[in-house]
Amino acid sequence: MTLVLDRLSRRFTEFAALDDVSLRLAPGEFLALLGPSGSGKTTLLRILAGLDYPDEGTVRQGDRDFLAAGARERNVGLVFQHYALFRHLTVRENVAFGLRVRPRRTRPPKAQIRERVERLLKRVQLDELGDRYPSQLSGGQRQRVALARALAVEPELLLLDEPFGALDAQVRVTLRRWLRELHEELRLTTVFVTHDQEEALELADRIAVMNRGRIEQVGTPQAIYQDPATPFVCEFIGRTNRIPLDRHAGGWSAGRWPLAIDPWGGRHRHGVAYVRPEHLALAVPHGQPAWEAHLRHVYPAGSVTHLDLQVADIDLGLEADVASEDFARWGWQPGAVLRVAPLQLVAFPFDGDGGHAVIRDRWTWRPPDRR
Ligand SMILES: Nc1ncnc2c1ncn2[C@@H]1O[C@H](COP(=O)(O)OP(=O)(O)OP(=O)(O)O)[C@@H](O)[C@H]1O
Repeated sequence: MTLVLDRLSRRFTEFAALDDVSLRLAPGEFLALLGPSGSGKTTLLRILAGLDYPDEGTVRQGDRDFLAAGARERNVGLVFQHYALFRHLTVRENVAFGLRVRPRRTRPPKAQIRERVERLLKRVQLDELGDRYPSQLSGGQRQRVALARALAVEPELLLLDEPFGALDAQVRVTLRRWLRELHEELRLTTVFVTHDQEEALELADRIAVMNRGRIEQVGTPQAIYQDPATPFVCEFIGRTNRIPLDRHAGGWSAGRWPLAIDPWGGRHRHGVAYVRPEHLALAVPHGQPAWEAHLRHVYPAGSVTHLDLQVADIDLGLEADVASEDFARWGWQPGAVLRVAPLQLVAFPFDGDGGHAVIRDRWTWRPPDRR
C-alpha cells in the first residue's frame, strides 16, 4: 500500500534537518534519496525506520498512522553503510538472527528458519560461505550478508543507508547492478540513501533530490537529468555550464549569442542558463549565431573527449563533450577557435533585485528535433 509522507519537519535546536517534506512511496518502487552531505537523507530514513520522530507532519499507509507504530511493528529491513554484523556469529547465524530473537508466538520453527536462511544465502550468492565469520569476508560480501539479514524477516519496506558507501568503486558498481536485479525479482518497496548520483541514476525507479532539508525535485532518473526543476538540481546532477543571461533592447542574450524569443514576456532583466557539456554544438556554420571559443585543453576519456573552452565574449570557461570519433575527424588541436552554441538549455530568470532564481518561471529550450 502506498506510503504517504506529508509535510514532515524535524528540527535539531534551531537547525531544520527536514523542512516540509512530502513524498509518496508506491508499493514495490525503488526510490533513491540523493543529496549532498547534511541534506537530511538519513534523518528521513530514520523517521521511516522508527528510530526518530518528526516535529511536524504525518506518514500514513492507507488508514494506518505509520508513525504511531513502533520500529518492530513497522516491519522494515535496515542496512547501513557500516556493516553492523555480529562478529561472534557466522554468516548463517547472522542471517537467522532476526528470526531467532522473535517472541515464541511469531517465531518460525527451527527447520523453517534453516530453510529460509539457506534460500537467502543462495539469493545473495553466499551459500558457500555460510560457516564463515564476518572477519573472513570482503566488504562487499559483508554487505550482502547484511542485506540477507534484513530480508530474513520478510520486511514490507527495505531501508538502505549508503549500503555501498565504504566499498571501492568497482565493487560498488557490481553490487549496485546485483541489487537492481534482486529488486526486480523481489519488488520490495525500497528507499536507498546515497550522495552518489551515478548510483541513484542507475538504480532507482525515482529519485528525490534533497537539499538543506527540502526535496528539490522528485522524478524518474531521466526526468531529473533531462528536465532539472531548479538551479540546484541543474548543478548537482551531472555536469553543466552556468551561463548568465541579460535582457537588452534587442531581447535576451548571452554575449553575442541571442535567445530566439523572450521567454518571460519582458518581466525580468537577468537570468541564468544551464547547458550540459553534450548540448554544445562545436562547429556552428558561419552566418548562424555562435560564440568564438578557444580550445584550451583536450581530455580524451575513451569513447568521449572532454574539451575545455574559453569564451572571451562572455568571459567564461565552458566544458564540452564530444564523441571521440567526431573529435578525431575534425582534427582540432589546443589553440583552435571553435564556433560554439547551445543545442538545448534550461533557464531561470532572477527576481527583481537579481538575487534569487524564480523557479516557477523555469524555461527549457530545445530545437524542434529534440523535443
Ligand atoms: N541528532 C542530531 N542532533 C543535531 N543535529 C543533527 C542530528 N542528526 C542530524 N543532524 C543534523 O541534521 C542535518 C541532516 O543530517 P542527515 O544525517 O539527515 O544528513 P544526510 O543528508 O544523511 O548527510 P550524510 O550524507 O552526510 O549522511 C545535518 O546538518 C546534521 O548535522
